Amino acid sequence: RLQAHACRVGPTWWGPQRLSSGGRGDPEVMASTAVRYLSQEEAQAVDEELFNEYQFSVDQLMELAGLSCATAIAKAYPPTSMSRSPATVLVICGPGNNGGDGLVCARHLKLFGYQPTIYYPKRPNKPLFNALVTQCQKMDIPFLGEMPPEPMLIDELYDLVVDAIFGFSFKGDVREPFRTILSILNGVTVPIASIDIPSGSGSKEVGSGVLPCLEDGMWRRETLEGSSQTCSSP
Ligand SMILES: NC(=O)C1=CN([C@@H]2O[C@H](COP(=O)(O)OP(=O)(O)OC[C@H]3O[C@@H](n4cnc5c(N)ncnc54)[C@H](O)[C@@H]3O)[C@@H](O)[C@H]2O)[C@@H](O)CC1
Ligand SMILES: [K+]
Repeated sequence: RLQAHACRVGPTWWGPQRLSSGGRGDPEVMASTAVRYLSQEEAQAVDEELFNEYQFSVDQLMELAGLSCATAIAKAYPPTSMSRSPATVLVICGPGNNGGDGLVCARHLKLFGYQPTIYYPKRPNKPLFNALVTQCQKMDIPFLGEMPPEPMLIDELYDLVVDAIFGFSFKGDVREPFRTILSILNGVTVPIASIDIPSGSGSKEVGSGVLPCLEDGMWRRETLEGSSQTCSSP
């Protein structure tokens, strides 16, 4: 059953729609194809194993996840290849651990020479997340008070967007404020680097404005109008 949900397209956390439309990414990094996606159940099982059997702590894994994502971004979109200097990155963080990965990623992006800005609309009041926010603030990474309302504004201000909104625990129809956020992101033309998976992946709700998602082994880009376009197939 698990195998039925896996597929053999593209790298783990880059939507193929973005591979063809971004244009500025390193083709070697962007085009590696021998990677198999994990299903939601498989990803959660790896999670359990790392925590229970291998005794990793969540902050250990989150630090590695965020650092890995920043490293991959630096390979695919080196700061010197971007139009601005320093290259500007909008990191949008969700309410769970995927958002925590985004905060860590922002911190490392800053160390790698980017100029990250964070939008973090729903913050869990937990020591781990409070500490990650403090660390970003201490590194003078600004937090936006509200989401840029138009995709065009994001295109004008940022070279890249990091989607750290939802990971493998997303389920059901997208609730606000993330529904609006995802619909705005659907209209941007700068590259979007999704941490773990494109947020909203697997949502069956047509018209929710989710990012390109994997469904039945095919990548689809759902639109607010309810149409869906196949981006690539395995
Ligand atoms: N598995 C691991 O070992 C690790 C996982 N990490 C990250 O953690 C992620 C999973 O984290 P979580 O389990 O916290 O979950 P997520 O970060 O995927 O999201 C959970 C949050 O999203 C909200 N949510 C779910 N569905 C929603 C909907 N339809 N509309 C609006 N809000 C919704 C939930 O209320 C919850 O606050 C992974 O994808 C990965 O990015 C990393 O932090 C490090 C290590
Ligand atoms: K994501």
